[in-house]
Amino acid sequence: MADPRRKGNRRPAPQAGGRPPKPRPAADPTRRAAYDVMTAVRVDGAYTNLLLPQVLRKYDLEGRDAAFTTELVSGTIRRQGTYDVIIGACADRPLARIEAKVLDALRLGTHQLLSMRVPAHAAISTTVDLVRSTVGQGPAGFSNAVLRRVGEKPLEEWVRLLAPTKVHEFAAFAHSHPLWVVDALAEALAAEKPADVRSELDALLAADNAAPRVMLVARPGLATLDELVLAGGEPTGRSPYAVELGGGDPSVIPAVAEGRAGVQDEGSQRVALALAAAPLEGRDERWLDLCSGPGGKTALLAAVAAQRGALVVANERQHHRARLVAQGVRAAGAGMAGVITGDGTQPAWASAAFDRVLVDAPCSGLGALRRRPEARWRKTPAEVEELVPLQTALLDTAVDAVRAGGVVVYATCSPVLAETRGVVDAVARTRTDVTVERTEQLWPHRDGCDAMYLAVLRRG
Ligand SMILES: C[S@@+](CC[C@H](N)C(=O)[O-])C[C@H]1O[C@@H](n2cnc3c(N)ncnc32)[C@H](O)[C@@H]1O
Repeated sequence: MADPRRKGNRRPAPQAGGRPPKPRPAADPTRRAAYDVMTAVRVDGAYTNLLLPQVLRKYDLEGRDAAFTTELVSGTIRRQGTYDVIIGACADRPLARIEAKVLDALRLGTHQLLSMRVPAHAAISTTVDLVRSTVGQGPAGFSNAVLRRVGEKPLEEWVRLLAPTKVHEFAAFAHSHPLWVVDALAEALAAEKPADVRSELDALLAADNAAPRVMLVARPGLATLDELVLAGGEPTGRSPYAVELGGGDPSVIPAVAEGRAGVQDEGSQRVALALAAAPLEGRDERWLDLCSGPGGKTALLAAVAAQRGALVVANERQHHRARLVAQGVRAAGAGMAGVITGDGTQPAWASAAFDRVLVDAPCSGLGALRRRPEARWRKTPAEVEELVPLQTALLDTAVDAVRAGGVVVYATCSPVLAETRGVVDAVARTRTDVTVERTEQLWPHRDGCDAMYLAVLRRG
């Protein structure tokens, strides 16, 4: 297996009777793969997580090499806000005048120098080779000069030197988040009145920059925790069905391949279980998952429902996502009534037809930034605002769909107040038939899962 820290260059052998051809080093495949992903993310709006497996296959990267490329590209994209300021301080021209392709390579080099344990000479020479082979000799010399300066100080010293003094601006630079995202997350944290908002904010933003651990769910009645432990997992103790996988490909675990278990963040497990666990008097047979695609929560709900003699109807607006739900719940067939493709605000069911309803609303996803490296740079405050009327309408429909005494859980993978308590308060204010029984905000830095929000409402 190749050592990812090697330079990866092979010089052509001298030819008999002549001078050796001028070496034109090929870029090391681990870096070249990372660079290809960076380019596609920037130019085509690609998603790192979706593209990476294809690119790893294309370059035949496995094991340590694949892990190196994954960390290189994901870490670089997450931290590019910080790196751009450092690169700007080390270059002889403003960032805007550095060719985009060269800047991508400089970001990759900076991540290796400041955040990965790659020796400086390897980080610099492989990046220079990459620029030389993809852009040209001149930019390669420029990149060499910039990276030598970047490598003169460790990350903490660069942060001390270059960070603004205002608290949120400091946090945005040091933890590489857009300022508006820092403001929104800080507001959500402050609403919980922690003893020290600043250190909580630091811990949250740092957690966003760490790669999430792989979490599995053993769907009750279909798989056991022991089965997943035998496959190398460790129970977390925070969700009764959650097992953390230290490494390896989860899809080769038989229970996962057969759909009896799945990859699912603990926060998502806790949302689904909050719906199932809410006490209920009277009939408890019909459950609705209003926004179900791609179906992770449906599968867990259906497994629980099967054990309790209830049936889940899954609704999803997008046809291809509804198909994913149908595929994902095959193993939990006994707990499923069916999958409907439709707009949840235009119900295809009678009013008060259900006993429990989950609204896992479309949201900004700002609680799952660690999973999607480029997401923080793509979202805008306007997108968040635009989602609120839809979220409110979906929760309103959900309350209509549940019978008197029934339970609705409203959830988002965002802690942003406008999407969470703003929506719940708005619906509770405009209706006389609903009470909010409890709310919970989970956090990556406290709970080790995505920043899921959930509210348990009861129809009067
Ligand atoms: C946060 S995701 C749900 C994730 C899902 N519960 C899971 O655990 O796999 C929100 C889903 O709502 C869907 N959606 C958006 N607008 C909708 C609408 N008006 N009615 C129903 N579903 C909608 C989106 O297509 C998306 O699949």
